[in-house]
Amino acid sequence: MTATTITEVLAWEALDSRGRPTVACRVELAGGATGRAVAPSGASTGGHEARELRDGDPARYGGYGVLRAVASVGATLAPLVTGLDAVDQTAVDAALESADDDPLLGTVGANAVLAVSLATLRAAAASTGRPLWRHAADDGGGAPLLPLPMVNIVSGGAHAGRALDLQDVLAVPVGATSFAQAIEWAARVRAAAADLLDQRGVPTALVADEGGLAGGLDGNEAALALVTDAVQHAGLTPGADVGIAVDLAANQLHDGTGYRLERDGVTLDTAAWLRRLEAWCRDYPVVSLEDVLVEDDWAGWATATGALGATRQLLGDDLFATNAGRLRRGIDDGVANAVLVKANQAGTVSRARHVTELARAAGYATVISARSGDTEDDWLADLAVGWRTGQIKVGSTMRSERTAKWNRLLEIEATAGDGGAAFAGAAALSRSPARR
Ligand SMILES: O=C(O)[C@@H](CO)OP(=O)(O)O
Ligand SMILES: [Mg+2]
Repeated sequence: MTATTITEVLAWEALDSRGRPTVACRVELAGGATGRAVAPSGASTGGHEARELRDGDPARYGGYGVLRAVASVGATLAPLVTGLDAVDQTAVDAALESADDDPLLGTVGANAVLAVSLATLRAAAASTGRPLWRHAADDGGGAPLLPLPMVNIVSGGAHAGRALDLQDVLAVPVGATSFAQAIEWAARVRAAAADLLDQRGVPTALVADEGGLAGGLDGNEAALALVTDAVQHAGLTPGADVGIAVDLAANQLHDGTGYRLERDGVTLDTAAWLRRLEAWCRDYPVVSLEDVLVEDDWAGWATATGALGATRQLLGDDLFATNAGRLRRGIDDGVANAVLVKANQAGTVSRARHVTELARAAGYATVISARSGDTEDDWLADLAVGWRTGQIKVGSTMRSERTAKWNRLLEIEATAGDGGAAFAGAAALSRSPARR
């Protein structure tokens, strides 16, 4: 036994930002170092992502309880990793993955697995006395890099009671030269957007799951217009200072016949839908489009990449599901040019990291992302910097589970010291002028 041998693994139910339980875990090492982590949880989940285990008992949290997942940590996962060296994350994650015949980890619960995996990483970092971002960077990641943020301004879809069909309309501060400036600009745009809605008499106090403005807009395009106007209202230049990213979350739009835009009163076939996206890209400063088509329409995605991918970031979330096999297929077929990285879609730290490295080797951009149900835990910020993802998507500049990540990145930028972390800026965007 060494100082970094895992001696104890404990899990419990904690609450996420939607008031639903999630799995929290603490890992203790022989030398006394500990690590703690809480798993996040999505709402617009794809069919190919790792599977949470929930209790389904309506008497507890309306069926959302995670006592079964907590129990699988104690009964199954803890015995597998106790005695392993926490510094060897690959071995720990391999042991965790071996607990389930289902590659999507649905029997033991991906929420249980991820909490143990992350808590182990945190404990290993603590044992070295270094911050998590530095530990993650030193562990083969290369020089740490502060990410360009994508910040939610207007929400719809599954995060906002379908106030709009578009799920996220986000500000991307492409002209910022530091992370602090990027966040300040995004916060100004958020405030300006609320101000513009206030002027129209739209109530803005109620916010969506990720802190975005929800409601009061006359159709989907009005959200793009609002964010563009808000950039100007904030004293910034649309396009040069702040661009727009959109998460279409197309799985949620497709009704079996086509892409149904409730708010616009139309259902579009794939060709017409792509033409509409092209028009939006022409009329608004759109730099990034996420999940433009349903997750298994590989042929459609290849067409979309041909139509839009030369000049815009085309980001796969449900499409790739942070799954190396799906990303490999996308790379081989020339589908999309960027991947969203969500640790809980993958199930373990090692799998998520592998996807990041695979993407980078193929010239795909990477955007590490929070979930719509998240917590005050800030490991995501450290992984963004340590893994050099270049971009991060967390939600709005409001709600504490979101600001926890922004504030952690601000702290890292302010305290990184000599040879600290550079800011990725617009060059991190796939198809940004800086990369083309
Ligand atoms: O679709 C997404 O990109 C995420 C975050 O916005 O949502 P969810 O966590 O609900 O999947
Ligand atoms: Mg998405």
